[in-house]
Amino acid sequence: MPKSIKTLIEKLDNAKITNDAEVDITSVECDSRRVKKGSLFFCVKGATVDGHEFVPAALSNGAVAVIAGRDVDVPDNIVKIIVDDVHAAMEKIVPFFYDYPGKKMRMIGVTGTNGKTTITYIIRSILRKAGYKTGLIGTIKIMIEDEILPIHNTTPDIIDLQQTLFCMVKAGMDYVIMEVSSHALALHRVAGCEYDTAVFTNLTRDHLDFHKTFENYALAKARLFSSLSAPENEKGNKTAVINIDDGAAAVMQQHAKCRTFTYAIDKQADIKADNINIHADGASVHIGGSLCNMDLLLNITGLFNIYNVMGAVGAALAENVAPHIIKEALADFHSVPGRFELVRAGQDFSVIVDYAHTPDGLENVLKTARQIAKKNIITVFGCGGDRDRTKRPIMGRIAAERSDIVIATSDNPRTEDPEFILEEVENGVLPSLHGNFHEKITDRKTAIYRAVELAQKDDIVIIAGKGHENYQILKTGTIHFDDKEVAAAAIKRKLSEGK
Ligand SMILES: CC(=O)N[C@H]1[C@@H](OP(=O)(O)OP(=O)(O)OC[C@H]2O[C@@H](n3ccc(=O)[nH]c3=O)[C@H](O)[C@@H]2O)O[C@H](CO)[C@@H](O)[C@@H]1O[C@H](C)C(=O)N[C@@H](C)C(=O)N[C@H](CCC(=O)O)C(=O)O
Ligand SMILES: Nc1ncnc2c1ncn2[C@@H]1O[C@H](COP(=O)(O)OP(=O)(O)OP(=O)(O)O)[C@@H](O)[C@H]1O
Ligand SMILES: N[C@H](CCC[C@H](N)C(=O)O)C(=O)O
Ligand SMILES: [Mg+2]
Repeated sequence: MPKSIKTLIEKLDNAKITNDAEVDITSVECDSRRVKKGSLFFCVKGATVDGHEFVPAALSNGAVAVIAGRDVDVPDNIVKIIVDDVHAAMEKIVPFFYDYPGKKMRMIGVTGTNGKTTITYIIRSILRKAGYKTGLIGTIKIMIEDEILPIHNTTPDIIDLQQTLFCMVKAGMDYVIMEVSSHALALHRVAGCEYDTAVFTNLTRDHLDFHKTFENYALAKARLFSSLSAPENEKGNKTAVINIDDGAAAVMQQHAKCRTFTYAIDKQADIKADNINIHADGASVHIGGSLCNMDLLLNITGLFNIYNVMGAVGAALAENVAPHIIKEALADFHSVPGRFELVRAGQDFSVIVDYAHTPDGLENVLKTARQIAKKNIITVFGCGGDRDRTKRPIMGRIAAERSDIVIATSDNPRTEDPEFILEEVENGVLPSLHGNFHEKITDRKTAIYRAVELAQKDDIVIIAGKGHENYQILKTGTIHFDDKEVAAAAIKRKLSEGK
């Protein structure tokens, strides 16, 4: 994979090159801390710092070439390339450096506000049942078959992503199934990937801090669908799989200039669920429509998961997986870590940990809880700091409307004041429902213990927002924190005290 700087420069238009030496580039980096001997360093102006400031650090770590958006000081022996747009240069150079791995495997991209992780896990299990070798990239982790690698963003930046795809090609993967976040699409992190099948789940309020308007947010997602017909594509048979019950479906459909499979519960669609039966441990459903005819017994519950299953079925059909394999895989599919996950420690009430961190996610989970609840619903939740503030009052209102007892607590407050976040959450609670808004307890552990203490036989405690996360990001740093662990300890203490 090492390449001469000349071959990389050939990919650029309008580059101003000084110190035009013949060097071999052994790695491409945009983080000075990862630069090694022989690296090419891209100076990226970020949201918090400017990568141009890190040229000295990159050089002392061994960078032999630098691509920058403005003039930077480098010694004579270093190749300096000035371009108009560093991001555009990365889009050209990075996939080329890794030999375009995204064109060597079938790639399935899943986008939408909620359901991406769940759908990618379901698709992975179907494709594995069909005998394919699969790589997975998303919020929880990267998987190359069964090998697990850590991940920092739902969709990694262009360098991490291309490097990961390169490893997947080397390991012989047939398929990559990945979550494609709106940030990734807006920031061109997925440049150089050629998706074969793309799934749209839904679009509801989130990330307006970044996208500013809902329209921009939708257009960012739509880029995944326009990419299916990009002129530079090399593989054939593209399919867009779209949830047409969602209000933003039309935008995705307009951008998808390829075969489209629609799925829905409310509307007529190519893949349509009926005879839906939701219960505490799973669901049964008939998936019909022009493309499907299968009765399914599922081990995951909630109407939202019926949508997720249809999205996954659509992707599998697009990839020509036989219906009997899909059915078998779904019968064996049990759960996604931190998504409607039960904590069982011998108690006579239910405790469910769920990653709902958007208004729509929370509403769906609480609706499902109400469908299966015998008694009260006690909800512990909060909202992340340094994230879309408009979500907070809406989630406060939904929690109070759909729970009997709400304990508002911190999610990942990041640099924000936890008390302030909870005030913004409380502001959305309707005065008539304020009685349900039981307490604000900023310390998440104390809040979970309190909810467990309040729980009576047959109640459901929902602990929302952090799901699989095993950390909490506070102003003072990141600490270990795992909702499931804390809930299990709280239950044990309650049982030991005989309450
Ligand atoms: C808004 C956003 O997406 N920010 C991403 C961006 O950070 P940034 O623009 O702040 O970068 P920066 O810290 O200013 O650094 C600028 C440049 O200097 C470099 N640098 C920095 C320090 C140093 O010592 N040396 C050095 O070279 C950095 O590597 C970078 O190239 O580039 C970083 C490196 O790739 C990302 O980790 C970071 O994601 C942050 C952590 C983040 O929280 N992103 C969230 C909002 C996000 O992307 N979320 C979506 C999921 C949403 C969903 O699914 O709902 C995701 O895909 O994860
Ligand atoms: N199809 C859906 N519609 C609405 N809510 C959903 C759906 N699927 C899952 N949820 C809710 O959203 C939460 C997150 O689900 P999941 O992790 O699958 O979504 P995601 O899109 O990957 O989220 P993220 O943007 O954080 O990566 C779940 O815990 C559940 O509460
Ligand atoms: N992908 C989402 C995850 C939010 C998870 C929640 N626990 C929080 O920290 O707000 C984000 O980065 O906005
Ligand atoms: Mg996810």
